[in-house]
Amino acid sequence: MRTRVKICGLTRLLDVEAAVAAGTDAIGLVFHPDSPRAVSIEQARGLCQHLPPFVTAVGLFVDADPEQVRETLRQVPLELLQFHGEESPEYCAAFGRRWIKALRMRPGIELEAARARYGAGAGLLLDTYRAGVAGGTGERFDWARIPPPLRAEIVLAGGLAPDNVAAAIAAVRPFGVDVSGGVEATRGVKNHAKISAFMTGVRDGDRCR
Ligand SMILES: O=C(O)c1ccccc1N[C@@H]1O[C@H](COP(=O)(O)O)[C@@H](O)[C@H]1O
Repeated sequence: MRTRVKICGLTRLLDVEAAVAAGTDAIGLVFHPDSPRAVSIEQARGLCQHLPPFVTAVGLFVDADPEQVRETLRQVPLELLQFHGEESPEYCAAFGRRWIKALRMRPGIELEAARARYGAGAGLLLDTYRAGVAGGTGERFDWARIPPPLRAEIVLAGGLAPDNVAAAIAAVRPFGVDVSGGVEATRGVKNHAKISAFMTGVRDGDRCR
């Protein structure tokens, strides 16, 4: 199986085009107002407008007012929702859209229990925990903390970059990987050479699967 890729935090059409050209499976649009990568509904609609078939548009929310999520869904053709805060399974399921739950790897987190709790979703994404920051830290966590039975189904995130994604895939063998800061020039602006290098790293990692 090949590792699926999501490139997150896109704010510019030329970056979406570069990510698609490099072979990403999904693009992530951040609707969390505190993020330096946040996009407006209008911006997001423009970014999704010319997405080719089979590239998934993912909307990322952090403990958003449900009406904000509903209004976004009315105006932007998002196919998958990524909930990156403390949302309950009931909240995540309330929008009639497929969703994944992001879990930040705080000390003592019980991943098997979380997997059962969020079992109605399409999957779990694991990200680095840093107090006071909702995500997109650019920092990795200790992949050995992921219980082996869960590895094949999770999306691995947190500090992935062109120079470590092959090792991450070889070590964890996840369903997918998600990157934001590791392919940026500055916050919210992607570096196209880094996107290509990241995809090369994914292919290198896949040779070890
Ligand atoms: O990207 C953000 O600004 C962001 C804000 C709030 C929650 C999540 C956010 N991004 C997600 O964080 C992970 C890891 O990002 P990074 O590669 O370490 O920069 C990823 O899932 C992003 O989608």
